[in-house]
Amino acid sequence: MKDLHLPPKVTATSDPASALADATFVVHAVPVQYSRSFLSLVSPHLKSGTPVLSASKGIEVTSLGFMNDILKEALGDRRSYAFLSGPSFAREIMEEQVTSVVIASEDRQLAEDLADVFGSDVFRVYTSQDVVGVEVGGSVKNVIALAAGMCEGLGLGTNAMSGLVTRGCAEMRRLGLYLGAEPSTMAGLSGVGDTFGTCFGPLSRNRNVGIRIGKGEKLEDIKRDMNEVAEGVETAGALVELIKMRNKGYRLDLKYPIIFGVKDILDGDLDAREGLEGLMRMKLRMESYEATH
Ligand SMILES: NC(=O)c1ccc[n+]([C@@H]2O[C@H](COP(=O)([O-])OP(=O)(O)OC[C@H]3O[C@@H](n4cnc5c(N)ncnc54)[C@H](O)[C@@H]3O)[C@@H](O)[C@H]2O)c1
Ligand SMILES: O=P(O)(O)OC[C@H](O)CO
Repeated sequence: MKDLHLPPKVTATSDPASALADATFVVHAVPVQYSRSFLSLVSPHLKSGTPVLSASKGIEVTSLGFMNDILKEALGDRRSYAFLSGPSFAREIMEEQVTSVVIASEDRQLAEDLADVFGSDVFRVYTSQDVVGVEVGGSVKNVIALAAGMCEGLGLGTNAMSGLVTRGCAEMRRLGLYLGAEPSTMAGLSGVGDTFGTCFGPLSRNRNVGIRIGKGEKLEDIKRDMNEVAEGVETAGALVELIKMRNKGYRLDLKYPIIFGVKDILDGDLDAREGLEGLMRMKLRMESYEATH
């Protein structure tokens, strides 16, 4: 892999006061589980009206909140927030490979201003006001990518993988619509688009964790030698709890079999092969379930 360098206009610092003093907006890209404590450290240095753009994707285990909830609780609900998502591996962006993303904000003008700032010939930025949809997609796709990686690691083949990813998208859509997302968002860049990228992209940390689990490694051993996060690992458990809390109904494990199955495999309660092959045998149960719910 070729070496990457920061662009000449970008400088790095670990001093929040100097980084934030004159900021017209702030980009937040810290893993979700560490975001709240990180934000509490930087919050005193952030001016009251400065907008924040988050690139983090996932659900906080302790609160079951998305980044929109965490940011509002940590930095107040009187500033504007925006959320960048979509298929966007950092290395490819640094290499100036063509990338398309969406920036969502309840504040339409902020989304458009940020799209102008970040957009370029190689970085296409779409805008949206569907924060819920964009955040659900960015969170669920990492869990589906863990399952896709397991499928790959187990050598189950392209047919199984394609079926799995399609059904993963159906679970994402089901949850998104239940939580108030727009159908078009779930079918767009931050939903289906990022799911494809993460499930099939060799750079994905989530997919790679899944591959290692599929090949028989233990999650604890994988975590020990990773120096980055695979957000789907923590988000899988948070998603199951969120679904149980918000999506009332009968047999939620049949409504969301991939999400529930990934969580059980990560917890060591279900063997990866048994879980993945079991999913492929669930067709009739799902069809009869869908007919009545
Ligand atoms: N890397 C990508 O290609 C990519 C692309 C799109 C979105 N994201 C999302 O952006 C977020 C960050 O991803 P990343 O790849 O930059 O992660 P990362 O592991 O490289 O961490 C980013 C930074 O967060 C801070 N950080 C990490 N762990 C911390 C801790 N325990 N306490 C305090 N600070 C900590 C560090 O400053 C670190 O450099 C994730 O939610 C990820 O899903 C990543
Ligand atoms: O490396 P992953 O699996 O965290 O995925 C990174 C980005 O979210 C891809 O869009």
